[in-house]
Amino acid sequence: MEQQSLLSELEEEKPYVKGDLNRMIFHNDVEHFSIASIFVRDTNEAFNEKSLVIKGHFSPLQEGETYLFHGTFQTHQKFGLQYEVSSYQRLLPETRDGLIMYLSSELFQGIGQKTAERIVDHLGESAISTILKDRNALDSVPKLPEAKADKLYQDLKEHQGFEHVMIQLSQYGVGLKLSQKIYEAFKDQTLGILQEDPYQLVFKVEGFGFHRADEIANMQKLSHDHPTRIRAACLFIMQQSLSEGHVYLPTEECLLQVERLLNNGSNPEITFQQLSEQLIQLGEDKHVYVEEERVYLPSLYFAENGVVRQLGRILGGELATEYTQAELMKMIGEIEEEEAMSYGEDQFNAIEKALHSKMMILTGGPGTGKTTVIKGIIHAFSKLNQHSIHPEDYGQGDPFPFVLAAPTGRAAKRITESTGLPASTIHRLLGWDGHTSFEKNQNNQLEGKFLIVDEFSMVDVWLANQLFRAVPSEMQILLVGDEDQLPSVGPGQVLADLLASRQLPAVNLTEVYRQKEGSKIIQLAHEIKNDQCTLQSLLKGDDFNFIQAGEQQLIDLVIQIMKKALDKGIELREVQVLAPMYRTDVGIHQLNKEIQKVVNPSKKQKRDLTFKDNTFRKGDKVIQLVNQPEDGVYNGDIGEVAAIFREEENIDGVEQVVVEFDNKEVVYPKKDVSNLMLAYCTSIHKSQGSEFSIVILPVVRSYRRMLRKNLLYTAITRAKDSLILCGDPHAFLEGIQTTETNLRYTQLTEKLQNEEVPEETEEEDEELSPYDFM
Ligand SMILES: Nc1ncnc2c1ncn2[C@@H]1O[C@H](COP(=O)(O)OP(=O)(O)OP(=O)(O)O)[C@@H](O)[C@H]1O
Repeated sequence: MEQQSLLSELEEEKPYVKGDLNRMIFHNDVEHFSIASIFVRDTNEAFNEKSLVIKGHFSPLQEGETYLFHGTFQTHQKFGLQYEVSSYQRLLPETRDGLIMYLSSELFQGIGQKTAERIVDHLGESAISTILKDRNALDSVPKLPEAKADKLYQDLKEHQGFEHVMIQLSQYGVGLKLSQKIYEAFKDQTLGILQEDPYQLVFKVEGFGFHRADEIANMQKLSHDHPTRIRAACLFIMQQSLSEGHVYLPTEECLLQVERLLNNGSNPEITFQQLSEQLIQLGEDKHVYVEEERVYLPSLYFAENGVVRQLGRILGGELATEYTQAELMKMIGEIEEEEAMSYGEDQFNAIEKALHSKMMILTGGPGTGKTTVIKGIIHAFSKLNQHSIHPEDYGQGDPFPFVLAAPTGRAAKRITESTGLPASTIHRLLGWDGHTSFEKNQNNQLEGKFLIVDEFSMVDVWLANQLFRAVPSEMQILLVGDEDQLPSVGPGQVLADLLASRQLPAVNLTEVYRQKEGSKIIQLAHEIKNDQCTLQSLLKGDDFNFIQAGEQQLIDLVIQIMKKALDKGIELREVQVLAPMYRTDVGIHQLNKEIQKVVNPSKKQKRDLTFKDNTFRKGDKVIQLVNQPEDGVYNGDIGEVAAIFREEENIDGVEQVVVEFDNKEVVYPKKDVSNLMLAYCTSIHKSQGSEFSIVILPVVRSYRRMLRKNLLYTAITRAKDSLILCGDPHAFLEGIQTTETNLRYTQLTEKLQNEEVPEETEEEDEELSPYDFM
């Protein structure tokens, strides 16, 4: 606080206008040029009006907040007197407001705005130090129960010192969670670092972006070609590239993007020489790895090399048992007899090859018999090696030979349903601690003889590396996937790269078996896959329909279809609307709001809880948006709101939402409700690895930017029994003719084919994988 008032004193000698933002009139994201109107509070210029239009290069400001602007008055020919802003800062809330904000923050459970106001009114602006000196001071605050006062005292002691940091950071628009992370990283030095080199935060605090550091630095007037600024920009561009799935960026592209970011109207321009020097420095400090003309973030450099190294090790391992051709033929024949079926030629080859190979990839579209082949391999392997396939026959020290896994819980569940054998998510199999470390690794490897991983197209390069590290050299592996689906959400395209490298045996199943049962969904999937889909393909079938509708009628149509399905008794969780975009008029958010109104409307006796823009109501279908391993729920899990509790109904004294996920209940205090979203409609990306009885898929022109062959293919192959497309068939046909233009930069194929990768280092072993967003 002291620093702030000192700063203000210095600042106030210059011409200034202090005011509350009324509204943003204009903002250009690229040039950061903004026009806004303010209510004037105070100025040392000759200006007596109550409101004023300001303009200049600044980010969108918050309505209602108070700012101090420096600049000059100018008269615009058309719009009259305006204030051209050269610098500005957001002013701290008054001490009283800041204190109330701090006390009513999520740090202090059970203290709401009203209670916080009463505390400050009663104990004054030194309330915190008064309470810390004497807990009994709280006894004089009206309507504050003793238990709440005790808790507040304990919490205040725990967070002592943090209040200064949080109140200061709030002026830069930094919220509680991020403030806590910053404080953890820098402790007592936080305020000094914010003043002198806020770019350090980009390096040390996850979630603190370059733009925010730039904004703070602007207020401190740090020079635009400050070396840490350039390095922070390089790191920011590299981190951004992750969201596009790249494993590295070509050096030139990285520098060009950094240049574009930094030389945005700045004068003098930062030279390429300056940029290269800082990129080299980043490499020397090991914030990035530069390999030939490629720039990697460390965890990705290690992961890519790790996959190459681990595959070399696994493929070099001996097969535990070799079988003669005759033995195999006999065994497969026996299984055909038992199952009363005969394998197709490519299915037969797949089983045979998998049993002969240390590691194999099995690919194929829907209904081509991937599951049938997996079951065949399991049966044949267990017969040939005289292993029981009943897990209960195995005990301590005698592990079950088959290790089955998939990237998502739903996909793992499907393996169990089709094989009758236990399966888990890859994260669970590897004993992920939910943050950075895996219990299973090269020093504590998996047990079992045969690893089968389904939906491998969803596995990114980090997870592939962690998985392969944990595989003992004698274990056999089968990777199963459909390469026409979307690639992994995380960086890389491991399945496609492994296939392209041709270093592993692979079988692609092409003959469709389920089609023989008359499935139009499967037919459509294969027509899309083989670029044979036409308007004719969209004609109605037993399990398929395309209902044409304009964008205006789309939401009503989706709701009607959904209601019809529910009225027929189909469970809500089995009817899924999928869409590619969140924020258009017919995007996921809007669809969810409108569907909720009809499927689970507001009623007097039905409780709801509103948090920011979302209202959750008992009975709502919801999706988990982040990993929450301590509660056993992960990004993409779907559940139902089972109950809503009010503050006074639980010992924590906060509102809560209880969600039921597959027979497991998770309690969300109000502050964590942002981990949830309504899930009547979810994104196609989030539906990867799941299947639903009925899929409703709106496809309209306004989604055009997102519509791609692999996206639509992934969406329609999520439908088990019924697929209803609605919207514009031409938009759909255009979409499936558009293939991914954004290639992912990965070097895995080339490295697998011909490169020696460096030996593993200690650093690599310790380098954490940034898994939080998965
Ligand atoms: N050789 C075969 N003879 C007769 N039916 C078969 C054969 N292979 C597979 N099928 C049948 O075809 C259907 C699809 O097979 P399966 O579920 O194994 O395919 P899949 O590739 O795993 O499909 P999806 O990816 O859609 O789950 C099943 O009903 C299965 O019993």
